[in-house]
Amino acid sequence: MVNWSPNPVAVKKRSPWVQVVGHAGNFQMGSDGRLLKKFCECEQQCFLQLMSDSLQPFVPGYYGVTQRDEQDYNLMDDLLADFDSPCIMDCKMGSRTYLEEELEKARECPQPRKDMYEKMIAVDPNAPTMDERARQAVLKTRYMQWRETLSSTATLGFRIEGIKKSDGTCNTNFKRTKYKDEVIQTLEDFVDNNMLILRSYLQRLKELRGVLEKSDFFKAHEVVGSSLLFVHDLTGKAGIWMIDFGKTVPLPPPLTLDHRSPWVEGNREDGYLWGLDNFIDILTNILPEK
Ligand SMILES: Nc1ncnc2c1ncn2[C@@H]1O[C@H](COP(=O)(O)OP(=O)(O)OP(=O)(O)O)[C@@H](O)[C@H]1O
Ligand SMILES: O=P(O)(O)O[C@@H]1[C@H](O)[C@H](O)[C@@H](OP(=O)(O)O)[C@H](OP(=O)(O)O)[C@H]1O
Repeated sequence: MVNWSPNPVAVKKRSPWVQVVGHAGNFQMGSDGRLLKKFCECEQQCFLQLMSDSLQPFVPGYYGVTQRDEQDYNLMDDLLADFDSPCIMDCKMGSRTYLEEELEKARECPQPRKDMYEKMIAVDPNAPTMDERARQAVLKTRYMQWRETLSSTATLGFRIEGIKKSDGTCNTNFKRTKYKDEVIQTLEDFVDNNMLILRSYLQRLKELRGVLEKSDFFKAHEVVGSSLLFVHDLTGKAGIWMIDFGKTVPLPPPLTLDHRSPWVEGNREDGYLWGLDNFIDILTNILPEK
């Protein structure tokens, strides 16, 4: 006997998860629209607190720790799961991309890195100092600071890390995307000049800013190296979520941050909201008034 339905429900084909930037091998696809990210205790602690913070709608749902092939993973929502052939952009937020504790460690026990020297000269052979050239190595904090000033991190408080379009093209070559007009051009290309999508993103960023300004979690954490993941598809659906809490650390009470004041070593300020303000201003200026 053949069963048929007069109103067949279209089975939605889920697009496979894709990683835009970040450490290779950190993720595994889970089932039911979930994602496994290699366990990091710092990130686990953040997720646990975020699930009962006002920021919860702006982060992937978190489902605890799971094991696969003897490796522990944090289990979270795949933010792409409800999109159809999504376009994805990863923007690293904040004016500083290394923790104050990394700076202290580098001073106490300097460990120059050859891999970072190689990455540096691949972008600019003239960037290393004489000393770095002699060692063929650079300190991680020095590399990170160099990346900050080369890109828009130091001047705008955020930088574009990578973009994957729905046609499958992926671009992670934004190390030198520094000036406002370069950022604008990249954003317009990301949305294929669709101003309705940009307007949705602007609305979501404003909502996020409002929630961040009130969040207990945000006040009490130094948020470094965290990204905003922008996702939209051809249906016009668009969303933005905070991801990557591997370097989001609690502050010693009663210290809190306003996330806008300039960083001076010791004050732990990360420039997150300063960057978000700049992002919102940029979008506001390119969108025609309604
Ligand atoms: N919850 C999620 N849903 C969908 N995609 C995600 C999610 N989390 C991360 N990704 C994808 O993986 C990429 C890397 O994520 P993330 O920054 O968390 O990894 P990482 O290895 O910690 O990165 P980093 O090298 O900056 O430390 C993102 O750019 C995004 O493409
Ligand atoms: O983007 P690039 O130029 O490749 O540089 C990497 C990037 O800054 C990552 O955020 C950082 O990881 P963390 O944020 O986790 O520190 C990584 O450090 P690592 O090599 O020590 O992992 C850098 O190599």
